[in-house]
Parts: sequence; structure tokens; C-alpha cells
Amino acid sequence: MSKHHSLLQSFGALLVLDADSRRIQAISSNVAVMLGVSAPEEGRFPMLSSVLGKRLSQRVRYELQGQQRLPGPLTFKCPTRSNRFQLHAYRAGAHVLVEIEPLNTLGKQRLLGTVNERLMRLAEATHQEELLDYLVMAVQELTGHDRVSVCHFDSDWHGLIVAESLSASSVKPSGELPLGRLPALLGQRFPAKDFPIALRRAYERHPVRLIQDVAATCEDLQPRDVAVDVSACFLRAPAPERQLYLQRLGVRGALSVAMQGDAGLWGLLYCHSATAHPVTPPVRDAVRTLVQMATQRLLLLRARQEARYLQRVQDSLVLSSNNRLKPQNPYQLFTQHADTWQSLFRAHGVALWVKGSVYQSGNTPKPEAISQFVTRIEKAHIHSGPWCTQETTKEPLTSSLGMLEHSGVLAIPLPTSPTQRSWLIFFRPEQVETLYWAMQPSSSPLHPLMLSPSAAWCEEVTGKSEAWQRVERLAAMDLGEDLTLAISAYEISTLNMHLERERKALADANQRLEQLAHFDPLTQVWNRYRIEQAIDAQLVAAQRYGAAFALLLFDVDHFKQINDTLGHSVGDDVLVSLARLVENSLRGCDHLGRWGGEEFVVLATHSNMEAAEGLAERLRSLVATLYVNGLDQPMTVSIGVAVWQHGDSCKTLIARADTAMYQAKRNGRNRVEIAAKSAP
Ligand SMILES: Nc1nc2c(ncn2[C@@H]2O[C@H](COP(=O)(O)OP(=O)(O)OP(=O)(O)O)[C@@H](O)[C@H]2O)c(=O)[nH]1
Repeated sequence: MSKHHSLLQSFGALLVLDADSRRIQAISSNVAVMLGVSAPEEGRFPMLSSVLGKRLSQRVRYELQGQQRLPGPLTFKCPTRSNRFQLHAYRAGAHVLVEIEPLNTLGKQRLLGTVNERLMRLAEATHQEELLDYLVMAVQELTGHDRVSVCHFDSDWHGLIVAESLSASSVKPSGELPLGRLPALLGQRFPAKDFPIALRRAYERHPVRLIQDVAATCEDLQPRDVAVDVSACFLRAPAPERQLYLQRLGVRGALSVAMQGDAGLWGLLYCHSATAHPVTPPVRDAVRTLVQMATQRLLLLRARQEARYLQRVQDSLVLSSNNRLKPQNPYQLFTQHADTWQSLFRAHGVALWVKGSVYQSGNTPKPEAISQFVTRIEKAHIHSGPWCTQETTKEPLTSSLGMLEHSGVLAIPLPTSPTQRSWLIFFRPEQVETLYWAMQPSSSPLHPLMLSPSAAWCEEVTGKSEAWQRVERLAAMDLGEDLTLAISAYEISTLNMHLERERKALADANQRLEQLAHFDPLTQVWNRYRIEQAIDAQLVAAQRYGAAFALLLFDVDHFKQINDTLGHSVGDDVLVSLARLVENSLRGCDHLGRWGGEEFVVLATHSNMEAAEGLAERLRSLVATLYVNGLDQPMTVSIGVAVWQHGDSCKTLIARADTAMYQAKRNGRNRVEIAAKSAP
């Protein structure tokens, strides 16, 4: 528990009560004067009711029941004085603290009207500058401080004065500063060490800090030995080092209000005066309301601006164009969109690295440097989000790659393949910037020298590009996702095309293989292998269902003579014509196959002896009518017929048909012979 007894600001008074809110246990030294109550005698503190009156103290007790703090301030008129006061009460450990401030209600109505009007004007602002300029002006009018300024924090917590209003008496027409007045600070920076984390946290707890008089003596608690935690007290006086800091800035009266952004403290509104500057609670509340409203409007304006920017990036996206269904190769995509991307990301060059190919547009490093960078970043940056730097020479991933004139790099990974990502990389040039520091960044906060426009310390920042904004990094992710889809779609469509080509080639090869495996290349009827397969299948069916079938084996008569006298090509023609003739005269369920040389087999399904003999006879007589070019007489065939019988195999059936065929040859050719049944 901290005991900051001497840290209470003199414009407010503090009562420390027991947990029951009845008995006073300690008071700030100014209570007696402020409320007109007599100073307590040694060790004898009055009841709360004797200071605040019975009704008010009962109300405090009632509203604090089961609560940490009162829902809002209560106002009261002191029984012994005519002026009004405002009180806040809350629990602090085993105590209840009551903070009391004098309340000046004069002109409160007028104040409300003015504040409303100011709020409306703030709500109409369409740009950040306009909004902040109006805010500082309105606050300055309201409080009458010498200087009202808005300090915005950058990502390193350095503060930059972005808006400022000075009271007319602050600056002489000659521009010279009147004695004892505060200098203008617009455009100047304060180093981050002036805003230590404890201070920033304190603003999150109490967004408003009022120091009416930096030099005022602080009020003690009496008795001093009561252990009270006053850290949550909003009337707490500034720490001695802060007091000293303000004094060195020439500030005697100060009011500051936190501007809370969506990601922490956006900035602070400072009201400073060179002399003590009282601010009544209603004015203080009005300033707080204006600042809150302005901050919300500011965030809204920024959100709108960001949304518009993201929309522009969305509009530039590859897939949202009409080419969604027409995959384009990455090079086409790049050449088509590079200029737009470059201007959206305020870059002077852009490169796309896809599978070792580098496409470039605008001012970029050499392709070898880009490839080397990709090799490095591919290992070092495994996250899916973009990577960026403002200072390539200081960044290990980019230093020593010859990127000197490219100070800024924004690299967007595109997960186009699971093993190797593609990269879209933007480059920004160096932007030399002059920073004006109101305070020497290296000096101790307790010795803040400078702080006059003429003394401001200039710093020239080189080797840095403009920073990559958060919204630009967000947009980079959108663009990355879109581009990944576009490149992947193209790769998939290319793969599909190859696959389709290969699938067709495979189907053709299979068909050729099938042809070769099953068909005789000369006559295009089944070959021996295929007809044997068919005979085997027929044997299985016959064995199981008793379906009879027959084989007709036939051979061209005196074929050698045709070959010898008319040549092999005529012989071939004879075989082809014969095969066509027989094939065309068979039923759909019968099959013709070439057994070898000039021998053919007909597999006649569902055929008994009689049917098979009839078929054989029909074929024989049909062939005998066949004239082939070059032959002076029709050709003939000798046919051997074998009908299936139980226990037959392909081999036994063929052997019987073969025997019958040779019998037909022996019996004079151009004949049909039926194979005798083999003995069971
Ligand atoms: N042009 C041609 N001739 C073939 C082909 N296959 C086999 N031959 C020939 O057919 C002839 C068959 O002759 P042989 O077995 O003596 O029988 P043949 O002359 O028909 O006499 P028989 O069968 O007894 O009537 C041989 O000269 C083979 O070279 C072929 O695909 N094309």
C-alpha cells in the first residue's frame, strides 16, 4: 500500500472513511478551510454526517452498498458555506475515499449550449486535420489556456504535435513571444522517454489529469500515520519529477486528456498555461466530452479512409476482374496489374518471383538480388503474413544484397505450392526526412532543454523509406490471397491440360495395345490368343449350362500356289477378302479368328452337330464364289468341324477339328468333314 499523503492537489479535498462510510479516519489539510468545518482535535475525527450533513452522508452510504464506487458525482451545498461542491466516493482497500471539489455552476447552461454546438461541429469534420484543428480551438476557447495542443504517438511512442491553438495573447503580431508565454510546438516531436509506460497506464485509468497550479503546495493527510492507498485518486498531485518536468517546460497550469484509440493510446490533448489556471469540474467534463467525441470521430474517419483504400485494393484484384474463369499465366497477370499495384502500395517498383522466374516492373533490384532475398526470406519468415522493412541496409535479410536505393521492402508470401512459396515484393525509395525535436531526445527528462522554435533540434533521418502502414499490410494480405488463387488456378489448369493430353495418349496406346493383343494385324479379325480366350469362356459356359457349341477350322486350298504364282501380296489380299466375307456372313454371337497362316477358326455358339455342319457347308459354298483380283478361278476352303462334348478342352476340340480338316483335304478339298466324337 502506497502512502502518498503529500500528493493531493490543493484544489480538492479528501476524506478517508472507514469501510462502513460512517467515521472519518483522516482528512486532507485543506478540508477545514474548504468546507468551513473546524479542524479536528487531536485524534478526534467527526462522523461523516457532521461534515456532509445527515442526508448526503446517508446517500453516499446507500449508493456505495455492494459497489466499488458511486455511479456518478454527487453535488451538495455545504451546510456552513454558500458555495456548492461535487464529490466522488469509492473504495480503496479497507477505506472509502471521498474526493471533494468546489463547484462553480455559474454559466453551466451556457456551457452546455456551447459544448453541444462544438460537438456538432466536430461530428461534421471530414478530415483529421480539420477535426483536430477545430478540437484544439474549441478547447482553448473553453478553458482559456495559453496553448492547447494534440500530441499523437507514433509506433515507437515518440509524440508529434499535430494540432495546436495558441491564445491570442501568446503571440505578438511581430511573432515574438511575450515574456512568460508558452512557445508554439506544432510539428515538433517529444521523445518517447517523456511518456514512460507508467504515465501511459495512468491515462488509461484516469483519462483526465488536471494540475491547476504546478507550484501549488500539496495537501497532506492528517493524521499522517493512517495507511491509505490514494493511487486511484483523481485529485492526486503529480509526482515530484513530473512537477519538475512541467516547470522546466515553463508550464504552471495543465490539463491533459487521453485520446484512447482502438489499439492503445492514440495521443493526448494538452492544455498548458504559463500561469496557474483553475478549471472548474463542468469545464473539465466538457473538455473530456469534446476530446472523446473527437477521438471517436477521428477513429471513424480513419476507419472510413482505410475501408476506401482496402476497397481500391479489392477492386484491383485479379480474380474480381472478368478473367476469373480464364486462367492467365503469372507473367500476364503481372504485366497487366503491376502499375496499379505499384501506385496502390506507393512503391517505386514491384517484382513477382514464381518458381525461380523473376518478373519486374518499375525500379527494382537486380533479379539475382531478388532471388537471393527470396532464398533468405523463405527460410527466415515462415509466417503467412507479409514481411516488411523500412531500412534495408540495417535488416539482416536485405543487407549486403545491393538494395541500397530501395530502403523499403514489403514482401508478400504466396503459398502457391506446399514446398516453395511465390513472392510479390514491393520496393520503396529512401525518403530523407527532417524531424524537429522540441526536446533533446538524449537529454534526461528532468533536464528538458530547448523547447523554443529557434532552439528546436533538427534531425535528418536518412536510409529509411516511408513506413508501411497497418492498412497497407492488411491490403497486402488480401492481394496475396487473391494472387495465390490466380496463380494456383493457372497451375492447376496447366496441369489439367497436361494430364488430359497424357490421358488421351495413354488411352490411344491402350487401344493400340488392345488391338495388337487381340487382333490379327493383316485381316483385323481376332488373333489366336483372343479366339482361344473366347473358346475357353465358351467351354466354361458349356460345362456349367450344357450349352453346346462347335469349332469350324478351315484352311485355304492350294494357297502356296497362289503365293508362288501371283505373289505374296495377292496372297494377303486373298486372306483379307476371305476374312471379310466370312466375318460378314456370321451371326453376331459367332466369332472368327485367325489361327495362323492361312488357317481360320469359327466359334459357333449355341450350335449342335447339325447346325455346325449347316454353317460349315454354307461358308464353304460361299467362299467358292469369291473372286479375288488376280485369281482366274474362285478360291476354296477345306473345313473341319468339331462339336463340344463333355470333358473337352480348347486343345482337344481344336485337335479334333484339325483332324477333320485334314480329312477334308485328303478327301479332295473344298469339303466339310465332321470330327468323330472322341471316346468318353
Ligand atoms: N501371302 C501370305 N501367305 C501366307 C501367309 N501365312 C502363310 N502363308 C503361306 O501359305 C502357304 C501355306 O501353304 P501349305 O501349308 O503348303 O498349304 P497349301 O498350299 O494351301 O496347300 P493345302 O493346304 O494342302 O491346300 C505357305 O506358302 C505360307 O508361306 C500370309 O499371311 N500371307
